[in-house]
Amino acid sequence: MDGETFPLFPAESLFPPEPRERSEPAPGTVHVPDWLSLPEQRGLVEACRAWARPPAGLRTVRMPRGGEMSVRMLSLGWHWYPYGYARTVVDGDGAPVKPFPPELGALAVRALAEAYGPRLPEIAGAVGYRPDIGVVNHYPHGAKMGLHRDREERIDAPVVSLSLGDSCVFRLGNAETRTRPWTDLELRSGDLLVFGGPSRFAYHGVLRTVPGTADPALGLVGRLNITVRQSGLT
Ligand SMILES: O=C(O)CCC(=O)C(=O)O
Ligand SMILES: [Fe+2]
Repeated sequence: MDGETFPLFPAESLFPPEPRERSEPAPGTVHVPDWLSLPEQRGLVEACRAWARPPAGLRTVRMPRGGEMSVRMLSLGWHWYPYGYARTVVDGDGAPVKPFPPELGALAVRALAEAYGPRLPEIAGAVGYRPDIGVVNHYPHGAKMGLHRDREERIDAPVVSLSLGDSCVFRLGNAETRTRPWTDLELRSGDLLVFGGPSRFAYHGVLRTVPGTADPALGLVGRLNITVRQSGLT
């Protein structure tokens, strides 16, 4: 061969995708790409499907000023509504919230160990983490979530976030202001994101999802996000 080229394949298809590295985009926030295996992701999607059924199933959330959120939501353990927690779906069908599944709690405890490793004792509320809330968001195509802080919980134990289905652009801001500095991260199906310690009350949101990026094997249209939290409520 004398330098002749045969453009049979676009160059990028000759190489496997770059492995994505774990990162700590802000102190206390850890992103672990591809943490969940495909079977684990499928199991969680199936669980979400069951939780989504009424009563106390997936609902459209109306904000106090009258607008509707574009994501659809369901809660486990404690019902989140704007802005508080209740034991019943006070802004929906009035049914008792579904129980918080112990398996989800065990998964979240594992997630903290994975994210923080030997530093875990330095993170507020990480030792003896006893999560009791699951919030599931479904993002149909075009849905997003504005910048906000998760602050209806009474304690500063970390939040564990699991992403399933379509990728999204997640904006992680800071705890002081709604403005910069922020970091935009791509969250893909199976990714783990933990925000605790100095990041626990950081502003964050979802700028957009990327339709069609989910593995068809998941059988999911759009994106699901599960956050696991500890309420500090009794
Ligand atoms: O969908 C996400 O990745 C974030 C969800 C979120 O911020 C929330 O449920 O409070
Ligand atoms: Fe949030």
